[in-house]
Amino acid sequence: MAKKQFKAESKRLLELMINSIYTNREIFLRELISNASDATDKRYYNALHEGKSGLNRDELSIELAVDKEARTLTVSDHGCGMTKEELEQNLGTIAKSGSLDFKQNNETAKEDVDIIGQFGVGFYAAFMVAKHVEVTSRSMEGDEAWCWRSDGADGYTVTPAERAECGTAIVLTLKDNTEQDNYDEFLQEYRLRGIVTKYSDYIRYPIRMPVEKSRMVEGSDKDAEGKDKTPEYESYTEVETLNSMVPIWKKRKGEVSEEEYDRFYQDKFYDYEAPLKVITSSTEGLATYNALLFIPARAPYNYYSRDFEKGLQLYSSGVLIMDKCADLLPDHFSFVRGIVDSQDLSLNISREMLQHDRQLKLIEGSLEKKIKNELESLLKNDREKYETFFKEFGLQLKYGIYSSYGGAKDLLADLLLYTTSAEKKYATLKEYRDRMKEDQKYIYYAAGESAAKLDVMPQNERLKEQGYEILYLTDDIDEFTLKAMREYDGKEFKSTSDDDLGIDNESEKEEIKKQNEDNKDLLACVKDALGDRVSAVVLTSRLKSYPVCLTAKGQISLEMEKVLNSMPAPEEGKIKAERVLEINAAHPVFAALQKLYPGDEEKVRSYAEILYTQALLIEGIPVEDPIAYTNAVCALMTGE
Ligand SMILES: Nc1ncnc2c1ncn2[C@@H]1O[C@H](COP(=O)(O)OP(=O)(O)OP(=O)(O)O)[C@@H](O)[C@H]1O
Repeated sequence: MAKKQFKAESKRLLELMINSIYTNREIFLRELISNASDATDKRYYNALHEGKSGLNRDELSIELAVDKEARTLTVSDHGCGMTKEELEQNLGTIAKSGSLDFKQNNETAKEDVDIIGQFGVGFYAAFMVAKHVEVTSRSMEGDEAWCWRSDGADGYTVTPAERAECGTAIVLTLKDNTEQDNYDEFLQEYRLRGIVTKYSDYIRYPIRMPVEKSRMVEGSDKDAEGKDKTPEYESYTEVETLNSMVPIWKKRKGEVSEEEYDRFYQDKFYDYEAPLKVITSSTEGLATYNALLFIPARAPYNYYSRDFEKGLQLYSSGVLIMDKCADLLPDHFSFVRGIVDSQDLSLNISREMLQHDRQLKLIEGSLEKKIKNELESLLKNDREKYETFFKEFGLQLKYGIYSSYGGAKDLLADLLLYTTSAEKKYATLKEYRDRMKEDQKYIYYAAGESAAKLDVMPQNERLKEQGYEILYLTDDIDEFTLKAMREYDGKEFKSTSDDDLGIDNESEKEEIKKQNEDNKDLLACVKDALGDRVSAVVLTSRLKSYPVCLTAKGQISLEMEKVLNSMPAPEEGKIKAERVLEINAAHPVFAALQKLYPGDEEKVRSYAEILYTQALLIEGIPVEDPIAYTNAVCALMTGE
């Protein structure tokens, strides 16, 4: 059976395309300027190729002109222009890209030119704002000029025209204003300037526009006698270049001063402080891109809130595609700001398509490695600066490990810092590991409100005295992060509140087991007094000078209980750690309890309350019944 061609309703197709590809109509100007830049590149390349000299890039400007009365906006260039056939092929066929053909036919053109177009659809964006489009063009190949005219969906005409030199002028007659849409905005100088600097600032040819200015009429500030008077002003027109042309990220690092980078960052990302670190990266191969990244000196006020939007600016050959491309940055490095410019991406690509873009994934992977290496070298070579960084953004790194269930551990573990019991300053896990005692089985940690509080926590006392170092976890996320990591370099993390810290020898273990056994009834009496506030009461050897401490059995520690319960949840959804009251078997307080039992159970019960409350106070957990506690202490003091 003969194969039939699909039929397309070109009018509908054009409408569909215009309305689905672009979400923002101001980008029509970006498209036309990119086309003008491509055409100029082609002309320049051709001249080079044919050995013609005398073509100066700076003279090949792209010009914008506005006629407010006629409501037209003209974009013209001195590029390669189009023949009659090319006008028909390129502008008469949707998705036909002369630029892509050019790129494919001129593989060597890569270094000299930076062709942007490839999909053959950008031009039609003009119809988002124009009711009528006229393209007058003269090709560099001949001396005839032609004019292509169209009102959009209904087709086009091509007729002979006049033009003195090669190039193209596109005249857009803007759509009529409606109640919802005001197209006159595209006749305003400040608006056009804004669009050019937003999207086309780094087009390599000057984009010029006549700009209305005002100046004082010479001598008008003095009267005939030479005395000051109110001056008169006159308006005049001056042609200005709107774009800055050379993207700073395309310059080599040595060519740009630190101040230039800082100024660029502060202007572009509205930060009043210079960045903590500038990262430049350019890669060729699977993912070809230039990147200029910055680590801010301070976390933005909304950084740790839902409002914060991560992302890098994404450019394709110097033309802005997206202001905040989230897919370029993994969450754990969401604090990084900056720019990525890749030739391999298309301008017309939508946000949805970008998410699945393989190229983008490759760039993200490569940037992730680069950022990690830069942070590592900062840690190694400028510790002070790194610590400043960590104070601002360390939480995000920890969160990265936690939220990936440990998946990001290899990438991030060596970037973490913790204060420890040994020196009251930051240590990396590797530094801790290197300092571990020879027979040390675990990496010890204690979680609490502050290093000062952890330093006097009963359960840390004996470990510290025996020369074991303890990581002090003071951020809510810390314990969750370590649990997600489970171990570092073959050593498991162990909470200092854990049952078995691995420091007791066999005879010590036996001894405490025996003491628990011998005092079973007394401990049961204390447990009974405390009811289900604790799940067990035991004698311990972990304490030295303190009489009691509270620990937790199972996966949820007391600190985790605090953190989890600080989040909004219904009362019945509150999480409870399995609390264990540990009593120091060698403390005189325990000897006092032993004297009371058996015989004075009433007093044992009252002491149990006091000891439990003391343990809560030490842990920083709110006391459940302060009045009862005060009464019990008073009774104790008065010997009642
Ligand atoms: N100012 C111009 N001078 C010369 N040729 C032009 C000009 N504008 C457009 N063209 C030709 O028309 C073709 C189609 O343009 P269009 O903007 O629709 O797509 P494109 O630029 O090729 O690709 P993209 O959709 O990726 O922007 C271009 O490839 C180019 O050959």
